Amino acid sequence: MPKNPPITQPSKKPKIIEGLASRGAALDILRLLRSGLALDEALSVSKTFESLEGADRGFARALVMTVLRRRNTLDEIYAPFLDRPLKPNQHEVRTILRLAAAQIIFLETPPHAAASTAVDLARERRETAGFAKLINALCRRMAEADPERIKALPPRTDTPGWFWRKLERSHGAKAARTIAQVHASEPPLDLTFRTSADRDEWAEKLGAEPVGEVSLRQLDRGRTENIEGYEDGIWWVQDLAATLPARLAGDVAGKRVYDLCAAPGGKTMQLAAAGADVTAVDISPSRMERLTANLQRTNLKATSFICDVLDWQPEDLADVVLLDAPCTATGTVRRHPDLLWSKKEEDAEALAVLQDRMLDHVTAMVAPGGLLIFATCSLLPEEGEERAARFLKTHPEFERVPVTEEDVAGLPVINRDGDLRCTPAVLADKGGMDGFFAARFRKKD
Ligand SMILES: C[S@@+](CC[C@H](N)C(=O)[O-])C[C@H]1O[C@@H](n2cnc3c(N)ncnc32)[C@H](O)[C@@H]1O
Repeated sequence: MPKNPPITQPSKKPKIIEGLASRGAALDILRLLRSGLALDEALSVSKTFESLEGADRGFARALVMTVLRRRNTLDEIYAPFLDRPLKPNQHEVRTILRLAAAQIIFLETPPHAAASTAVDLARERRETAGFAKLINALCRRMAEADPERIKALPPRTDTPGWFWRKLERSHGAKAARTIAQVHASEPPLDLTFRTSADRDEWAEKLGAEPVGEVSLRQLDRGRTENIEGYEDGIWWVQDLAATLPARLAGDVAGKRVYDLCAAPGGKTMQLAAAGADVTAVDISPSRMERLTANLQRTNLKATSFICDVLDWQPEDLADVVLLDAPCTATGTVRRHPDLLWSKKEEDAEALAVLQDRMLDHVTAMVAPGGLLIFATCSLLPEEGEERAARFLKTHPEFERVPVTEEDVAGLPVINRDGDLRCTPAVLADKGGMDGFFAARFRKKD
């Protein structure tokens, strides 16, 4: 092997010291995820991440997201250069190598900066200090790796086997490949407006692209709070797919609507903006705080209860009950790539039991002739298609009301049964959309 000059830089320039803070924060967040926290929780409790500002903060976040989205690909980058595989418990060394590979291959960081900060991170920690030399050597090899070899890896590389098989079986091989490709990139930001007229007026102002009936798609994100119209509550952040279940309620002006599992309130705001008399129920006090803040900011009204849906017994019957049930959230992997590695196949089975119980419980709340909308942000049929089929079998007092093209602004998101089925493969060339399932049932008179 030809001798290469070392690519670490001996001098500690301020830029690299600053850079070390963002890499240290990324390492900290990835450790918190390993301890069982969800991504949003880890980002909010990490003190090292909190202490970062501006570009450093953005870089730390980009590092974490790249490691989560491209985990197996990153392992493929350095693993061939190891004499023997790392031991399963060598988590910190593995994470430092993944961070370095993410920078060298995907984030266009100069290899010497990726290598020197990886070595410094390793030296700072007792459990990794002895690996500093190895890390340095591997970074040098990675910088010389053939990018074509990485490009040739199949799209399913970064999808866990069980999830890949589910995607292929339920959405087809082509869609599964597209979903995996969409999961690998940063998604756009979607903003929801009260009406399509508002949306059209703001499209030009924000230089954003209209999608669906009332949404704008922003590619250049920055901080959400800095986007014009935020303070005035003109719009709220909501993925295009997440806007569709509430639209299945039709014209809700003056109608009584129960929004169950409502927090942080995306659908509550849509329903309230459409003139419904909304009652929002959710079990989580902290998420309900966010719902209240969202309603205040947008100057919209709803009655709210912090309560387990399974214990909630309202006196009045509703014209519409929307149940946005707890689920694996596998439809939101674009924004929460930690779910790829934290969710397990068996999680859906336990959640399906809860979804059935919730569906059974809320049937009593629907007025004769009223609608029940069941939704989950899942890509798994156990939490969608199969729940709808079971519901219709066990509740002959309800009938399916098929979703129409008009309900979904012409988007190709209606399945063979007439239910809503969104996947990230829809609008893939524009960043896709979240995975969502929704079925609409009417209680017979
Ligand atoms: C998919 S999220 C809801 C998103 C929300 N509908 C929106 O559009 O912003 C599911 C929600 O279910 C709530 N939840 C979970 N179990 C619950 C239960 N037993 N009773 C009430 N809410 C529950 C969670 O706190 C979470 O906020």
